[in-house]
Amino acid sequence: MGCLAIALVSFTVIFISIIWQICRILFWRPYVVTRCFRKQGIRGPPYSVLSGSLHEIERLKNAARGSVLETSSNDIIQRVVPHYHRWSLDYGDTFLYWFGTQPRICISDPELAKHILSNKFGCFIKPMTRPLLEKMAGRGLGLVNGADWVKHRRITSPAFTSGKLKVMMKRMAECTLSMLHEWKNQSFVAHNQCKMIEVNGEFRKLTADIIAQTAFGTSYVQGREVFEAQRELRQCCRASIADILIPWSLYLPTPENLGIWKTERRLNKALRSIIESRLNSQVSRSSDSVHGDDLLGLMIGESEAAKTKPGLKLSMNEIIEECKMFFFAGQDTTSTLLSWTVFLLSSHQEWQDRLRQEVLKECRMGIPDSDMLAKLKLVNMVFLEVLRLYSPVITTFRKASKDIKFGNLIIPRDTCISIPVVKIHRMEKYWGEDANEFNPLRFSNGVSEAAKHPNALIAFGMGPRACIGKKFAMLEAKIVIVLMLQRFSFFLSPDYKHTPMENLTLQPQCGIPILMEPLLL
Ligand code: HEM
Repeated sequence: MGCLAIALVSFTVIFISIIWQICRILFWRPYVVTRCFRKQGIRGPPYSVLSGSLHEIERLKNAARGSVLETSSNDIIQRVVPHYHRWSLDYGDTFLYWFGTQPRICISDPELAKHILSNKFGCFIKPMTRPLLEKMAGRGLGLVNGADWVKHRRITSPAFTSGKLKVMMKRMAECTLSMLHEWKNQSFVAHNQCKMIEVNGEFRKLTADIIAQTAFGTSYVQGREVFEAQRELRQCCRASIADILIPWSLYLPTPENLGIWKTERRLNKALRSIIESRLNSQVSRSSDSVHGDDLLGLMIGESEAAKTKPGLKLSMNEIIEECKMFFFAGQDTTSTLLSWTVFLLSSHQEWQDRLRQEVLKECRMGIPDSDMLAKLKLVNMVFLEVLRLYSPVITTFRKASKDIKFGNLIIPRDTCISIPVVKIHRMEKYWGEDANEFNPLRFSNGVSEAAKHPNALIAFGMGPRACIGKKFAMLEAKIVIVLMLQRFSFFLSPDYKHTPMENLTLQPQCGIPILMEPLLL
């Protein structure tokens, strides 16, 4: 009898505490957070139980996806993030919305963004991401926090020093030349007429090849299994991004989940085999470490060193997660930057001509070295302008790790902060009336002088968690564009539809078909 009573009491306590947790998440917390922000004059779309603002986001995005913009228009906010557009009109530049039950405050002020991104005291951390996204992009450097982040950043940083980047330039150029050679052959097939190339797909393959070779010492063909598995998982991510997140739902054996698990196993197996083949081979090139001094070699070396120096350990699983992150981040963003650069240079022929003149003056028809690249002022300005108008990263997120007060703003603990990069980059308040125009000359006096706020350009983030691959990406993008300008004239195909959209990064929904004409210089 006594045991039964204890069991009954325990069951009741557990039951009540579960009910309380559910009520807290679904009703109490939204009420408290909404009230806290309302007191500060910050409003937003109403909270719907469980789904928050997700249905509204999905409705607005679906409507936007049916539209096609004028090719000459760089005013892409309404199509890419229509919910930010709608809610800024209704509630002002700072507003509160709900990603399911997670509160998100959208902050478009570069000064506040600077404080949040530059904070070094752990007040603003990387939020948990969707489990499916984590399966695809890996729980690596970009997602971990605290001591884990310090360890991962310390291990991976030496792979991107200036000396290492200089060595990588040759590889980058070789991969690019092989792609351009194929294009040229295709053009000859068409009797030297213009050939239509869908550049977004081509740049994806190219940047995949480059990151596979430079960071992992493998080729695109060997890394193909990784990229294909990541692409499949990415499609699942895209399909489910507006779904209500039900904890543990990814562990239910539904037909969809079984497919996801299978792809995840393929991805892990492919990465494990790349890592193991490096472990088994003594690297013959001139490097300090037996495992090589590229990114993969550094991670494996650290893991080996950990056998004698405990505490620094990077386990096999951690290496796999980090590989996923770099395979994804190293490929997706730079290919996006290149795609939009070619789009803008095709629709601004005068700029394409100016860049070609500069390239031919500084590099002639040769492969550019780092000194030559440093002299390409116009090329640099064009890339900055592309990063401003078509920033591959659309929004940056942080989470308040505790209740935080700064300036007039009080942010309750666990509130997610969304910094809409794509919006800050075209606010007239900072960029002037021509904010939506393609005008690389605004960067004539450098980045900090281009806008009314020195930190209004945040394409690579800011502060301790700024992009680790920034120099790598800029070097790669410059080499590709230089080699392209030397060999081809390019024009927008009449089939082009201007349809930028959010698909983790800023993607062209209908691709970017470009007419390539080989140059006979
Ligand atoms: C045009 C190309 C690129 C753009 C626009 C870009 C943009 C960004 C941005 C905005 C962040 C900061 C995100 C945040 O604050 O939450 C970031 C972080 C990161 N990027 Fe990039 N990125 C590019 C290329 C690359 C490349 C080529 C690599 C790898 C080779 C890379 C690897 C990473 C990693 C690992 C992080 C996380 C850093 C950390 O949290 O410490 N990115 N990137």
